[in-house]
Order: sequence, then structure tokens, then C-alpha cells
Amino acid sequence: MTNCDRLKVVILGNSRVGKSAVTVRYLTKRYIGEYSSFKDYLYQHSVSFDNVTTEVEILDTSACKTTACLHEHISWANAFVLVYSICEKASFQQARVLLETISAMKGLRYAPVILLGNKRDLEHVRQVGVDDGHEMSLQFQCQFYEVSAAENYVGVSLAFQSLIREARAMQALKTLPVRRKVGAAMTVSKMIGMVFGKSGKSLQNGKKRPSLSI
Ligand SMILES: Nc1nc2c(ncn2[C@@H]2O[C@H](COP(=O)(O)OP(=O)(O)OP(=O)(O)O)[C@@H](O)[C@H]2O)c(=O)[nH]1
Repeated sequence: MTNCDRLKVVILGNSRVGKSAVTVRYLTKRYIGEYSSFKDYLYQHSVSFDNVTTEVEILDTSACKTTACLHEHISWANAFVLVYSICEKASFQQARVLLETISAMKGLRYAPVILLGNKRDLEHVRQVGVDDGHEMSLQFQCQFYEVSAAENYVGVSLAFQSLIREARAMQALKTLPVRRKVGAAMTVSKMIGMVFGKSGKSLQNGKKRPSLSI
């Protein structure tokens, strides 16, 4: 099996933002209210779409107590889901710290990342605006979605699928000869834009990334 067919996704974010709820929702379509907080869980599953099957490992982390632990998680993964709660500003700030750490360790150019604002059903106690999430995603060139693990399977599923799609595209890019990469990068960006629609805002480098409230 090639790298293209295998993906290691780590779920990171502050404590209690819904990392386990989002992960289990994606894997089982079900929402379970309470999970054990003190352990990391590793799930494996096969996902097939666009005529390609990918073996996906998903590491649902409990909040890391040490920097070494966080670095270990980041080193292990080749794709990232950063979860914050739209009703907890501190979790959004933590997402920024995580994005900075991933950027420093891996570089974001070839690291597929989604920023996931969870608990969208709690609109009445919202502390983080949609625009804030969108802006941060533009700054770090990652995808951005707002979801509710509690209320909606489809949104969570779409977000994971788009991460997997992007990871596949990035893996494919890495295997191309260097001279062809520039043109190919434009093609991938265009392809993602076509699949998810355009956000209407440009990045500093001109790339557009998908962004949805789902
Ligand atoms: N209203 C609402 N509550 C949610 C949602 N997702 C998770 N929760 C609740 O938030 C709490 C924390 O959810 P978890 O999935 O355990 O969060 P976690 O980030 O895995 O927590 P730790 O493992 O402690 O870091 C639980 O009480 C969930 O029921 C959501 O979309 N909406």
C-alpha cells in the first residue's frame, strides 16, 4: 500500500471542546454525550470515495499535559483536525497555538489541516464569531468548518471527507517530479475550490480554501 492509501489523523484541541464527540460522530454517525477524558483513543477505518480507498487511523487525544506529548502527537500524524468550541474563547486561542506549533514543526504547505468550530448548536452562548474562525483559517491556509457534533452528522462527515480529499491530493503532489509541482498545485487548489465552492476571500498568496458552516 502506498502513502496515498494510508492517513494518520490526529484530533487536537482544548479539553472539553468535543474532540471525542466529533470523532465518534464521524466514525459511527452517533452522538454520545460523555466520554472518558483521560485517555487517547486510536481508531482505524477504511474510507472509500472518488473510487479510492484510504486506510485512516484517527487519534483522539485527551488534552496533552506536556509539550513533549503534543510534539509526539504532531510528529505521528500527517493530517490534523483542530477542534475548538464556539462558546469558549480560550479554546479558540489554543487552536491558534496549535496551528503555530504544527506550522513550525511540519510546515503547513504539505500538512492538511482543518479548523473545526464545534458546538454550533449553542449559538446563544457563542463567544467566537464565524469571521474569527474564517480569518484564522485564511491566515494559516487551512480549511475551516463550523459544526455541531451533537446535532448534525452530515457536517462532521463532510469536514473529515474534505480533509481526506486534501490529504490525498497533497500526497499525490509529493510524488510528482519537482518541475511539475507548481502547475499541479494550482490544479489541486482549483479542484478543491470546485468541490467546495469559493469562500470569496483570497489568501495572501492567492490560494483559496474551502470554508463552510455545516
Ligand atoms: N451542545 C453541544 N455539546 C457538545 C457538542 N460536542 C460535545 N459536546 C459536549 O461537550 C462535552 C465534552 O465533549 P467531549 O467529546 O468529551 O470533549 P473532548 O474534547 O474529547 O474532551 P477531553 O477528552 O476532556 O479533552 C460533553 O459534555 C459533550 O456532550 C456539541 O456539538 N454541542
